[in-house]
Amino acid sequence: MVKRGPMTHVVSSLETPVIDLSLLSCGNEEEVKKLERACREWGFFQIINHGLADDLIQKTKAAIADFFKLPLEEKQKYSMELHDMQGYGHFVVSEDQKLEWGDLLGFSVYPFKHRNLNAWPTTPPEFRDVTEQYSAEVNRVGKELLGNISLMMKMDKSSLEELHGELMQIIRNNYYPICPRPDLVLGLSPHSDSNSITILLQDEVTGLQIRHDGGWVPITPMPNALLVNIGDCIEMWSNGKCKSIEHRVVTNKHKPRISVASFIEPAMDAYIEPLDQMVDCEQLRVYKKIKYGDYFRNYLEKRLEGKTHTQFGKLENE
Ligand SMILES: O=C(O)CCC(=O)C(=O)O
Ligand SMILES: [Fe+2]
Repeated sequence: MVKRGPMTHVVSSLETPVIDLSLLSCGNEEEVKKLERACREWGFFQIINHGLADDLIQKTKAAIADFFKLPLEEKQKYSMELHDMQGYGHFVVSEDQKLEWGDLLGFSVYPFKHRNLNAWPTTPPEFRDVTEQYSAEVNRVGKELLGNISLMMKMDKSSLEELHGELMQIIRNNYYPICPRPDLVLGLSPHSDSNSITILLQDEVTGLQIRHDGGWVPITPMPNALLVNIGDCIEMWSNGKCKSIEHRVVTNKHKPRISVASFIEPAMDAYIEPLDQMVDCEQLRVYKKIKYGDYFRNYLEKRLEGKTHTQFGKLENE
C-alpha cells in the first residue's frame, strides 16, 4: 500500500512554465529570466520551438510503443543483467524497494564507449535508428539548456557543460500498463532525479505529478512539447536556488502510458559543489563538494523515497 500523508493532495489545474528554446538560442534575455524563474520556482518546465521535427517525435513514440507491445520472450532478449542498468526490466534501486507498475527499457547513449548494444532492440527494425536521431536532438537541446543555465548563473555559456566533464546521456523508456487498482500502486515512487537535467517526452496520457506548494500537481502533456526537470546536480551547483523537484507517476485504469526520459548527467569523476557566485554568504552554503560517482552510488543504494538521498550532498551531514 502506498503511504499517502497529509501533504499529498492533488491540485487540479496549475500551468507549469513554458520556455521557448528558439528565443534562448538567439540570446533573448527575457527568456533567460523566464528560465531562471522556472528553475527557481518550479524546477519543471515545458519547452516549445525546440527544433525536433514532429515526425521524429511521432516515430520515436511509435517505435517505443511497438517495442513494449512485443511478446515478453522477445522483450526479455534485452533483459538487464544483474548489476547492469542497461536493458529491459523494472526500476529496482534497492532490495527492499516495492515493485512498481511499470516496465522500462534503458541504456546509455553518450559517450559512445558506454553503449551496450545488446540493450538496444533490433525489433521494431527502426528502433535503433530512431533512438539515435532522437537522442542526438535531445543532446543538442540539453546543451543549449545547460548553456542558458550557465548564463543565468553569471558564467560563460560553456561553463556547466565543462563542469560535467565527459557529458553522459542515458535514455529510459517507460511503459506503464493499465492498472486495475490505481489507488494501490504507483507507476513510479516519489523521487528527484540525481543528474543535472532530464528531458522527457510523453504521450497524451496524464500520469506524471510534481511537488508544488505542498501538493501534487499533475502535468498535462502539451502536444509535441518536451518537459524538462532540474536534477540534483543543478540544485547543488546553484546552492539550492534551482530546485530539483520531487515527482511521481500515478497509474491509470483505462489507458497505458509511455514516456521517454533522457538524463543528462556529469561524468562519474566530476566534482559538484555550490558555485561561489550562487552562495550569498558562507553560512548559507548548503552543499559540500562531492564526486558525482559517489553521489550516484548512494542514490542507487537508497530506495526511491522523495529527496532523502540528497542528504548525502549536504553539509550538515558531516
Ligand atoms: O514517466 C514519467 O513521466 C517520469 C519518469 C521519471 O521520473 C524518471 O524516469 O525519472
Ligand atoms: Fe524522475
